[in-house]
Amino acid sequence: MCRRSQAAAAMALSGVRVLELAGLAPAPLCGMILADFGARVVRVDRPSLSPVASDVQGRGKLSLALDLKRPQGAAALRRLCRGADVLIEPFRHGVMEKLGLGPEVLLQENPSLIYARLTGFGQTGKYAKSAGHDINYLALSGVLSKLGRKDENPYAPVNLLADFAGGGVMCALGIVIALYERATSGRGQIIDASMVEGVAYLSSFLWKSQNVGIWSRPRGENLLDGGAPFYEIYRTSDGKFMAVGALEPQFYEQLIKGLGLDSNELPIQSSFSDWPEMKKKFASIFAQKTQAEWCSIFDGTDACVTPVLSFDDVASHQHNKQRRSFIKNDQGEISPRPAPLLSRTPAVPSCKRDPFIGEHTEEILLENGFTKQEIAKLHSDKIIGFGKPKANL
Ligand SMILES: C[C@H](CCC[C@H](C)C(=O)SCCNC(=O)CCNC(=O)[C@H](O)C(C)(C)COP(=O)(O)OP(=O)(O)OC[C@H]1O[C@@H](n2cnc3c(N)ncnc32)[C@H](O)[C@@H]1OP(=O)(O)O)[C@H]1CC[C@H]2[C@@H]3[C@H](O)C[C@@H]4C[C@H](O)CC[C@]4(C)[C@H]3C[C@H](O)[C@]12C
Repeated sequence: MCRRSQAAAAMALSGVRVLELAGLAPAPLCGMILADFGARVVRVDRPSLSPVASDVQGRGKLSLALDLKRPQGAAALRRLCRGADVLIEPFRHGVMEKLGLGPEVLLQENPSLIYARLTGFGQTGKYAKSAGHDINYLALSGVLSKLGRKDENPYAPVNLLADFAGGGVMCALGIVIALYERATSGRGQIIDASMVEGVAYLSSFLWKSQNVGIWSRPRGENLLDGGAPFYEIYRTSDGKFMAVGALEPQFYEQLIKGLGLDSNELPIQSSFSDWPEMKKKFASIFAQKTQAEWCSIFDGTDACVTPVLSFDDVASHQHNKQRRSFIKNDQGEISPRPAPLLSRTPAVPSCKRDPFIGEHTEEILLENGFTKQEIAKLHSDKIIGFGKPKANL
């Protein structure tokens, strides 16, 4: 279900006012999470020729086009920050200071502001002013060295781990924690959200389990990184795949049974040296049936075997359909429902299309006490932009 009107029932973050400076991938996800759970998120875009933002995570946001490089533009943002709860800035270290919008300035004018700085390398350190992307942050966190198949290079899983898990989501967590703390102290603070540290923090399990014997072999030969035949992906006869995660002996036994094998005739589950051969045996068996046939064998069992679903079929899978895990917006675009599901104040994401750049500029400035004359002047001086939806949309 998605939100059909702005006046949605009170959500957990209703009333929280967020300014998100437009950036790439991580910060937009952070802003979208806050918007999905009820915050009013204004994305500050650069006035540009293209009315369509490159931010594909604009759900539930408003867009204000404001040239921060012009003194009047920076002054306008400072004014907006006086009435904001959260500022999310996605630039490399030092950019905001150069614009006269650093934390010292904005927190002086609004001591309750939560100033979230989402970067790859953090605000200090040798790389603080260096460009980078997900793969660089993942590499510097140590996590990338653990990802990949035996005898192959380390492998980055798209830009999910640093950009999104260790970046956007971790920064949203930091903002909510700071909002919670502010409820008693009344004070804002600076969040230095480094994607390197965010993804490293997510990998704490890998660190804490170093001495329990599950990572003692080279990459791709361990229990959870592709070494074990019972924690692996297998191709089916129709070119699809099944995911197998039968770690515990009692679940492994159900896997063996579903494959039509007898564990008394097989090496013991934990026999590392037999894993390659077992993997070949399992692969040859999975290749004999279609994904649907394997689902009819394993669905409803504890064998920990599930179909690898494509984006084309994930929303229509019975389990995901029963939970309404995926939503469709007014434009017919399918995307995941926000998670987690809160019982009393769930996220109700907007079902409208993403905003055009500057679509809400006038509305937001009026709302923040700018007069029509001030707005007209800012517009004539090209400090702000008004984005209009294309007529045929
Ligand atoms: C889809 C691709 C992206 C996928 C995600 C990718 C894998 C990532 O990892 S994203 C995470 C990147 N890292 C961070 O976010 C960490 C923090 N940020 C940074 O380190 C830097 O911002 C940077 C390295 C990401 C970018 O550095 P840059 O020098 O560009 O910017 P900053 O130093 O931060 O300074 C910002 C400057 O901008 C000014 N500014 C900001 N806001 C305003 C404003 N409102 N008004 C005026 N000025 C403003 C600010 O003052 C700073 O100015 P100065 O520098 O002068 O100080 C996409 C990745 C690349 C895309 C393609 C590419 O862009 C080329 C094409 C562009 C075309 O338009 C569209 C097609 C493209 C092919 C495009 C397609 C995709 O979008 C990408 C592939």
